[in-house]
Amino acid sequence: MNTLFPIFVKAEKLRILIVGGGYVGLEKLTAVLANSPQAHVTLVAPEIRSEIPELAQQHPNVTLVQKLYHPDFLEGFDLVIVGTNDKAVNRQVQVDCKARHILVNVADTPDLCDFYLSSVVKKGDLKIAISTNGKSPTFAKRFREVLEEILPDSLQETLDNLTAIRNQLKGDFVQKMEKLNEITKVLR
Ligand SMILES: C[C@@]1(CC(=O)O)c2cc3[nH]c(cc4nc(cc5[nH]c(cc(n2)[C@H]1CCC(=O)O)[C@@](C)(CC(=O)O)[C@@H]5CCC(=O)O)C(CC(=O)O)=C4CCC(=O)O)c(CCC(=O)O)c3CC(=O)O
Ligand SMILES: NC(=O)C1=CN([C@@H]2O[C@H](COP(=O)(O)OP(=O)(O)OC[C@H]3O[C@@H](n4cnc5c(N)ncnc54)[C@H](O)[C@@H]3O)[C@@H](O)[C@H]2O)C=CC1
Repeated sequence: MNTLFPIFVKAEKLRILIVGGGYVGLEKLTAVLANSPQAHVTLVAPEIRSEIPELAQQHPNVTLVQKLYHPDFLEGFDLVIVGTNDKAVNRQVQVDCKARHILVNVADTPDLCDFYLSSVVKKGDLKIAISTNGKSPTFAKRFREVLEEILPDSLQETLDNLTAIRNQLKGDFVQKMEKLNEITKVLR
């Protein structure tokens, strides 16, 4: 059974720490910034891949710290993603986060994750997050590509029109809901 509870996080309102500056660190930083370019992200690792400072340069809220992880780094962070090549370090970060009630993603160990990153389909304001419950990230990626292909660009116009109608509607909550359900019947 898939018991994951999906939410959409306003990442720019949180402080995010990424531990590890290799391929995985780069992938996760890219994923965060692609969705939330203004996110406050700190990345800590003794060795940082060259693509990471290049990406950080374009994002003023990204801070790079070229040091080994230490639990003191966790102070003030809401969310942590760890992907070093040292399993013991990854595990230690997870333990340290749990002790501080910080949500943690351990990239190489799904069982230790409080949350997963998802494949993300974007069409204007529409955003669809895909997870396979950790079964196959590659399937998630391929399914994202399928949805990106089939969703029309005109979707944004539909959303803009529905927003305009929504803002103009009079009446109480139930009346508005009924009207919006009626108008959108054609989408089924
Ligand atoms: C559990 C989870 C935890 C988490 O990372 O959050 C996790 C775990 C692991 N991934 C591994 C490998 C790969 N991950 C990818 C890609 C993505 N992985 C992502 C998410 C997740 N990966 C979470 C579950 C999501 C779900 O529920 O479906 C995506 C969706 C989002 C993102 O990372 O931003 C992003 C696609 C984005 C896109 O393009 O749309 C590729 C393919 C590629 O890069 O082309 C490969 C190589 C092929 C393969 O192994 O499948 C390994 C083995 C490591 C090893 O063998 O050493 C583990 C560990 C394990 O499974 O044990
Ligand atoms: N969830 C996912 O999407 C995926 C997870 N993985 C897993 O992630 C792990 C990392 O892989 P890569 O990034 O390719 O490794 P890498 O070798 O490219 O980079 C490792 C990074 O960890 C850093 N590091 C090592 N010890 C550290 C410490 N004590 N404190 C802070 N940083 C430290 C290094 O400086 C380096 O930046 C592997 O275990 C791999 O199995 C790999 C692919 C995808």
